[in-house]
Amino acid sequence: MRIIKTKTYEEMSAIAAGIIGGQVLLKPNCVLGLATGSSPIGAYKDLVKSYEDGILDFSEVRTVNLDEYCGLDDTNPNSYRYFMNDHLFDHVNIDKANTHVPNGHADDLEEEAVRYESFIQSLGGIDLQLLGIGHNGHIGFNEPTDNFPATVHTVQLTESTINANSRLFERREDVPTQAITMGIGTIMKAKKILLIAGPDKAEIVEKACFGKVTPEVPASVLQLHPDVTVILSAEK
Ligand SMILES: N[C@@H]1[C@@H](O)[C@H](O)[C@@H](COP(=O)(O)O)O[C@@H]1O
Repeated sequence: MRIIKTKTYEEMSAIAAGIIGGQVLLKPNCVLGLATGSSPIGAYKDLVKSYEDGILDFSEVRTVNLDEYCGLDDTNPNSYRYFMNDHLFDHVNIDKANTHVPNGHADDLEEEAVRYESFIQSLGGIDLQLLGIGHNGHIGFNEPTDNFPATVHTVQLTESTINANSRLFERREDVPTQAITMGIGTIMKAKKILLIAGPDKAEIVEKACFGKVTPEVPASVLQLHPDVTVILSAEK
């Protein structure tokens, strides 16, 4: 595991965008696993800039997102599909048909979970998975529990996650209580993993990187992955 500490959010974002951009340059038709949240916004901005500067070409890139809220449709500004379009996909030459987010408003969420998992594997797996981390150590929406879920599944969000995410909603009661997420197994199958986090996550990042490997701190499983880079910024 490589751990990089940066002074600023901008520096963290630039390094993360460099790693993601490097992956695109190395393998133009790579499969990128993408994340939402405040942490990756700067990196997405830098990727858009590299595209505008003619450095990056996304025309063959495929993407699979980590997770999605249940019950929000794609036009809802709080849905992760909307977030991805808004922060990245609408601003680069990616083919929207090559961008994938689990369908949180599917009629049958169990069926959707099975479909999304096998779809990811049918792409040949994920070349580089970008992650943020929750205050309770969740990755994707894998909340602390007593096992590491293997595949895409639906979850009941914890109070702590609902509280943290309510900052982005008008009212706390608007925050969905369920989500669909890649499993820990899905994430661990990625060839490379890049986790980025701000200073409010310093404590949980330390626990995840140096503490006991336990599903009570889902991100601690990353200690068992052969190619993980963690970037932690000292400033928001
Ligand atoms: N499901 C997402 C996670 O994938 C993300 O890592 C986390 C941290 O977000 P932020 O970067 O905003 O702290 O938020 C949400 O819960």
